[in-house]
Amino acid sequence: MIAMPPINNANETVGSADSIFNKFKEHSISEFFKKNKQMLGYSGLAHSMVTIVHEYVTNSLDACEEAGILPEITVSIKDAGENKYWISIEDNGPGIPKKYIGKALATILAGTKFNSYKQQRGQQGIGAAGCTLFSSMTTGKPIHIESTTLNESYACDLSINTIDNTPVVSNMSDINHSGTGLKVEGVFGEIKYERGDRGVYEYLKRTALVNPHCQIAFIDPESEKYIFTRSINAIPKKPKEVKPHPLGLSINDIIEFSQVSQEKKISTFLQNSFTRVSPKKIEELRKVCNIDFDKPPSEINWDDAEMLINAFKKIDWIAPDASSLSILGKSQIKTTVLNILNPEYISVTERKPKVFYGGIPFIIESAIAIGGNAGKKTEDNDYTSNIMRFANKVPLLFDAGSCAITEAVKKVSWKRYDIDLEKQPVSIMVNMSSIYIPYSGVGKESIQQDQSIVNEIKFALMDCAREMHHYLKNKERDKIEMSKYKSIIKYVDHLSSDLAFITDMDRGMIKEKLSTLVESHYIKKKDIEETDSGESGEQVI
Ligand SMILES: Nc1ncnc2c1ncn2[C@@H]1O[C@H](COP(=O)(O)OP(=O)(O)OP(=O)(O)O)[C@@H](O)[C@H]1O
Repeated sequence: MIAMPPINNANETVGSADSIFNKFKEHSISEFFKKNKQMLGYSGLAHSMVTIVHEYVTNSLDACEEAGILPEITVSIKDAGENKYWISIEDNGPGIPKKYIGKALATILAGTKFNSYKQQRGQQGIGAAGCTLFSSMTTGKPIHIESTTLNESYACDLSINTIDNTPVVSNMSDINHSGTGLKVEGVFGEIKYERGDRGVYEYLKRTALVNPHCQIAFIDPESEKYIFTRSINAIPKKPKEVKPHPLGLSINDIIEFSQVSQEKKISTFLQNSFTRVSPKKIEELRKVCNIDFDKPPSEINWDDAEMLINAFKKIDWIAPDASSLSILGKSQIKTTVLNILNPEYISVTERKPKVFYGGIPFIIESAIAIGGNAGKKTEDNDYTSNIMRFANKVPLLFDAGSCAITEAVKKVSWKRYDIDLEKQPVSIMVNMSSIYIPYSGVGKESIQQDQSIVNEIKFALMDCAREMHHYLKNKERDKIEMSKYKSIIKYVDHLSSDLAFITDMDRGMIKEKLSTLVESHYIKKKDIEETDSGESGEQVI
């Protein structure tokens, strides 16, 4: 029999729990992201560059909309050598009060949008602080801030103490500045400026197109200045803050809401904290949930909250109110796609509001474009489908593989609509609007593949594909008719002369009648002219 080797080397002492736990340490959230910066979108030089611009620009747009200001944003980038760049983003928003600046831009998981049930681009309180962290990590330098609110105007430098996720504010001074706004500038390392579909220029262009009320100036590293001008002078209606729907809640949500509630009874707490909970619903809940609805909400424990969540699923609810959603609208989608792709034809759909997780409303809008600059050519001269993804009017340029939009595109049977994404120049655009976008990661580059979201995007694409199919079929039919017309019209001249000779009638009159006959049979004159000039009757305008 062969002896088994000893599991532990006799010379090594076995570690006791005490000796192992001597090394026990707590880490702050900043420490965590310092080690996992890819989770914030800092993976790859070009991607990291866009992440920085994206975080600051979305914040500027949110802040301006919140304050009812038409956004004017200036983005400047200068090459600082060795994959380092100086980046500055300035807006005309409300600014940030001095006493909040450290928390807002140099504390991870702090902000004004957390748990706010209203459609905004930011939602977690991570983005800007993540940029501050990334700047310190890659250059050892703080970022510089200039902020002007209605009451004060100051400048300071900011970095994060990652040990305990606290802000380090230095060089605070008062400045003179007219108008309100925030300017953030800093040097960032491990980034690279690139043009192309996934670069800063394209990101800003697409942002401006889906936010026509904003004006964005961009000075690139070559000192080239681009202005994406405002095309609508009206400030969009402020997104309405709504109460959460019972079916969209988790156990933890109930606990959190109950702890801050001033209500005396669980029944009134439910009615006043959540939407669609009426006294009648409370009666229905009483029948299916074995908790005391008259005790104070502060006494709700985990088991009670779990019982409530289960009870919510047992009764029927009216769907949540979707009036809080701010969508792009069909005409804005057309303008956006026209501007980016200048296609031959666009089909656009705006779907009705739906819910995911049972209670969070969302709306999907989509477009399919063909021809022009639609589709992306591959090296073999085929096409790869060019999918433009947006969430709450923010372009998503990275992590396409894990996105619900990409998944939905894969699920459509394109053949049914005579569309071949690899052989035809086709582009797809999808925008999801919701008070809460379930992103796949904190970097907010792709939407989680929740089944109800994937299905809804698929249905939107099928609506567009159906219309596109109709257009393609008509186009094919027109082409055949045109070719028949062209083959017959060639003989009209000759035939008119022969008929005039045989019948002794006027040749001109015969030619005109014959031409009219052929034209009316095959195609209208207007269509002939348009098709000859390479256009068809159903083009986008
Ligand atoms: N340009 C700005 N003007 C005014 N306030 C701002 C500006 N940028 C950031 N803030 C404030 O700082 C807070 C933190 O911003 P941060 O980007 O870290 O998180 P967020 O936008 O709330 O969420 P997310 O992590 O999803 O982007 C914001 O909630 C907002 O209150």
